[in-house]
Amino acid sequence: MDPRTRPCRSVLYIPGSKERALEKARGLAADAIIFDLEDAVTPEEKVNARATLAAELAKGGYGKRLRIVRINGFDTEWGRDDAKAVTEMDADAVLLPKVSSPADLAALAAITGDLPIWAMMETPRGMLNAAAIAAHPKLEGMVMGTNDLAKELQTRFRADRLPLLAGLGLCLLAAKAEGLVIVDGVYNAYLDEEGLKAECDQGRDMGFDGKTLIHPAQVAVANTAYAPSEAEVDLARRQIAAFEETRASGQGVAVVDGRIVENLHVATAREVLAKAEAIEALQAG
Ligand SMILES: CC(C)(COP(=O)(O)OP(=O)(O)OC[C@H]1O[C@@H](n2cnc3c(N)ncnc32)[C@H](O)[C@@H]1OP(=O)(O)O)[C@@H](O)C(=O)NCCC(=O)NCCSC(=O)C[C@H](O)C(=O)O
Ligand SMILES: [Mg+2]
Repeated sequence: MDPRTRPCRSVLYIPGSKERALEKARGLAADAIIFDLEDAVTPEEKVNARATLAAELAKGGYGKRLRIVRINGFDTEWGRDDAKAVTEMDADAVLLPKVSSPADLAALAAITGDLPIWAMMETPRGMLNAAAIAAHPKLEGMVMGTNDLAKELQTRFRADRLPLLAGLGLCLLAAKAEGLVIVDGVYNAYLDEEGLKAECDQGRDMGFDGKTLIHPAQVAVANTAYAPSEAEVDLARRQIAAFEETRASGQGVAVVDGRIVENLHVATAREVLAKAEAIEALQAG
């Protein structure tokens, strides 16, 4: 599916060790799931989590949602065995944490072969190497790790995320240049609906495809914020109709609601409609 219109509005992390959460996710309206073997799993549970997750994925029931497994880094004792284990799982992609250079992805691809790779972008070096990382041939998506990034940058929390904007922007540019999906970082205060909505709106305005989430209560907010609104769909339809009419009369520029509509605006309008249709198809199961 075209990464520019593929629904990735809500990407929910689920600890790979928690059977109850793994079961619950089958009934949640998240567009994609990150089955986590890294930060959400304690060292004591790491090895068993691999088997638990493999068994749950084998049972199926996750529908058309994208199933991504986040492994531990290769600087840990679990990373390589996780990568091998994922190749035997019923997963759509593998997610590598703390990617700092394309060499990290090459090391993973040497184990996972043709399995699509996603990269956690969460280190200062990763931000600086974002363009080279995005160009790796196996890479399909980027996930912002804003907690790790804030830790490494020694920033303080700000609702406007000013200290993180340079890194977010670099990764967005890199992902869009290579036609990748890119999803924003998590909002930690998982019961603060207003704060989450504000951060989703900011991410959507910047061009992110969706938001990573940590709790089921966050799914509906992200789904609404990252879906084309009724007004956007209506405007897109009117722009396309007006432009086609204008072209038929030999003109190159239409006007809708007092604003010009050229062929590039029509391309955006078509993406809006394609995304709305893709969301409908995903929801229909
Ligand atoms: C945050 C939580 C620890 C809260 O857990 P809990 O108190 O158990 O929540 P609730 O009682 O409100 O749960 C209600 C029901 O929902 C299920 N549940 C909870 N979380 C999830 C989930 N993520 N996916 C699916 N289902 C979930 C519970 O099982 C309850 O079900 P039921 O019993 O049937 O009613 C917890 O939500 C949690 O652990 N969340 C995930 C945390 C996580 O994944 N962290 C790692 C990813 S974030 C990250 O790594 C950041 C990144 O790398 C960076 O650097 O920024
Ligand atoms: Mg992280």
